[in-house]
Amino acid sequence: MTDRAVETDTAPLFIDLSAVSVMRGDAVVLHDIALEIPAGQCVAILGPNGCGKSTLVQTLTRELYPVVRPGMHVRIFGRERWDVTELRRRLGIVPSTAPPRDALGVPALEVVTAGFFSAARLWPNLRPTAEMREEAYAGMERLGIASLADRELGAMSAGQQKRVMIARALCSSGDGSGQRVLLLDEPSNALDLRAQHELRETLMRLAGDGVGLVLVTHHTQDIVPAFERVLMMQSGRIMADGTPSDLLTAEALSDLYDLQLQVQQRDDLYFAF
Ligand SMILES: Nc1ncnc2c1ncn2[C@@H]1O[C@H](COP(=O)(O)OP(=O)(O)OP(=O)(O)O)[C@@H](O)[C@H]1O
Repeated sequence: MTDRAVETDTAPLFIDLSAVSVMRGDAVVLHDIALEIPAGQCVAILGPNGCGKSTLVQTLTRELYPVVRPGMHVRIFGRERWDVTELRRRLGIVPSTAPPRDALGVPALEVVTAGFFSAARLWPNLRPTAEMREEAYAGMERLGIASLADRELGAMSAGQQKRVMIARALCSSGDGSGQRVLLLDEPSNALDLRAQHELRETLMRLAGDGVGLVLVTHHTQDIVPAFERVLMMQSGRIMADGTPSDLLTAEALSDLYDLQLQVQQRDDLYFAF
């Protein structure tokens, strides 16, 4: 393994995986994954329960490690070796879970600012600069939630909390060059129809601002037109990699979920049922 940045003459890569196999317990649950995602690209990852989506995300966040073998690498922003804390400050992760308990009694602006430290809240040892506070507030404005800055996270709806967590992730995202990336793990879970609509608007707005999005989802309607690429995972493998119009079809989705499905396209969104 090397520590040097990998030079490419194309767009810099956010994610670059080669020959990645991951075990959980005695079982191999990711098989020989090869994947390149440029930093500004918007990519959705779809697949049935247990196909390995979370394992893939946890491999990126260094919670899980691949089996060491010739040709294997996991490069994030062109680097293989990371201090894990620094890496998590760059990944812009929006977790699938509810916000941590420590964040609930805290005003939203503080939770967002704590993103600079990958912390749930601003613990006494954490000293944000004025620029950090300004940037955190600007992130909330960008997501249309500046009016919630003083409200405690625990006093918000799930949809509002999700947008706060996205603003927080924006504070801890990017390769240092100004390019932002977010890794969103099933962000529409537990959101009602209106909150799902707002989430889609948020994704469009972020993509419009040039933020790269890697979205793990179970819902085809989360894959807004900004997404130019879809990965389909099945049994620990990437079984298809293509455009939404090629892959969000009744045939491909029926294959993926082993279930007869239909797809309706409305307002540039794909609804599977
Ligand atoms: N902690 C664990 N120990 C052992 N096996 C696990 C563990 N977590 C997950 N697995 C197994 O690893 C495989 C991949 O699981 P993973 O959670 O990555 O799938 P997923 O696609 O994220 O599923 P979901 O859509 O339900 O979140 C599954 O076979 C699962 O049973």
